[in-house]
Amino acid sequence: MSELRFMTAGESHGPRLTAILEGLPAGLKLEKEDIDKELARRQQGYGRGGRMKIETDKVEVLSGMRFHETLGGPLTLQVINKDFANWNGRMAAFGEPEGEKVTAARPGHADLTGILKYDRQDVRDILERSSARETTMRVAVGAVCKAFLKELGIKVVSHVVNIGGVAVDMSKIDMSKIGEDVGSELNCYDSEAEGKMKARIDKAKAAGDTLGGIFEVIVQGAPVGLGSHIQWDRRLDARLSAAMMSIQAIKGVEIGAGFACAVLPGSQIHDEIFLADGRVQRKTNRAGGLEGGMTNGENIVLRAAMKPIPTLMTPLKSIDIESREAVLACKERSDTCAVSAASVVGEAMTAFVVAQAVCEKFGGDALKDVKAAMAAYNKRIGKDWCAHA
Ligand SMILES: Cc1cc2nc3c(=O)[nH]c(=O)nc-3n(C[C@H](O)[C@H](O)[C@H](O)COP(=O)(O)O)c2cc1C
Ligand SMILES: C=C(O[C@@H]1CC(C(=O)O)=C[C@@H](OP(=O)(O)O)[C@H]1O)C(=O)O
Repeated sequence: MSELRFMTAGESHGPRLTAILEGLPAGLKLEKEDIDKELARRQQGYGRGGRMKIETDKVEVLSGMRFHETLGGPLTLQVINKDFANWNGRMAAFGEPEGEKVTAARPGHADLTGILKYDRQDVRDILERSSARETTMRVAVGAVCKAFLKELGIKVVSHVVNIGGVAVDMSKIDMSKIGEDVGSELNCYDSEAEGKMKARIDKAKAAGDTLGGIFEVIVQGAPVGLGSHIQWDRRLDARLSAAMMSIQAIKGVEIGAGFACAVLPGSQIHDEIFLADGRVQRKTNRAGGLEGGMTNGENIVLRAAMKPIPTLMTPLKSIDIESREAVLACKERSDTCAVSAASVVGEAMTAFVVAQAVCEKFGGDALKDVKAAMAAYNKRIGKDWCAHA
């Protein structure tokens, strides 16, 4: 089995967060900065709460590497939760019960269903693991996958396209700049829209309310034929959607034209195929780079919709799980809007799924072998027929 896989562990206010990534080829050069840079990107974003001022996420690599290179064994990645120190033992594995329990379940969070399912009496026992603090480790894993993909000429980038109904003007965006640091606080490449987004976030915050939005992830340079039409669970569109949907608060995923496909006729949706300069060309990419569950050589384009943050400072009506009385939901310190952070997580999850598909197709033991297998495959399909050969 050469499957690339990962798991994460850790509570939001526990001592550390951990990820184990297994199945990565040996011989991949990695620098700590490659990972820390991505962790820092996930922490920023206009509208984030006080927690991001406490944490400065930095990775520690505990296994799977020597002398800046992967060895082929499981990579163990860790990040310290600085906030753990502020919890005075209340999050310690062998501590004693202390302090108030959280009993007012928040609509939209995992609180109520979690305590019922796991037989807990304190919502904290659920929210600690359901918290999107966990996405720190997904981004660490994604950074490693991005470094691997970069070796193969594949790049994963993202940008925010809507916050709380304020949409970017796609005709104004220089798509070649996406992924470059343009100093945006919202990972947005339309500065006029960004100004309006910030104002909307300020307004929501002042009202004790929260906002969601939409981000887009783009994969450039993926070879033709990752994923497969052969079986449902090998379709790359399905796997990318599931990965995106697994991110906390993501409620919708589109590939290419997505939901617009349902209303437009085929003549306005399918991307016509041309031969120009001896290569396959498409003038449009409404398929979002995926046909029949396989990459077709065009950019992969995914969009994800994030719901508004469930913790409201002007709380919604709920019930107390102990007294079973009507109460207002609990108010934990919280983000007002975290769409830009989610976009970085979306990049990471996409990078992981694409890296997994690459290892399936080209092997996963040694980076040299992966490169050789990919080059041989690109030669076989012939550059006339391959947009990225
Ligand atoms: C980057 C990021 C930050 C988040 N920050 C918060 C937050 O501060 N407060 C909160 O209540 N939910 C936050 N969420 C959303 C919750 O984690 C999420 O809604 C919850 O786990 C329930 O899962 P579901 O929305 O997928 O059903 C955040 C999500 C992401 C991706
Ligand atoms: C900690 C992070 O996000 C957290 C996600 C989150 C939630 O409920 O999902 C709740 C908040 O946690 P806290 O109560 O500690 O402020 C966010 O800050 C992070 O992104 O690193």
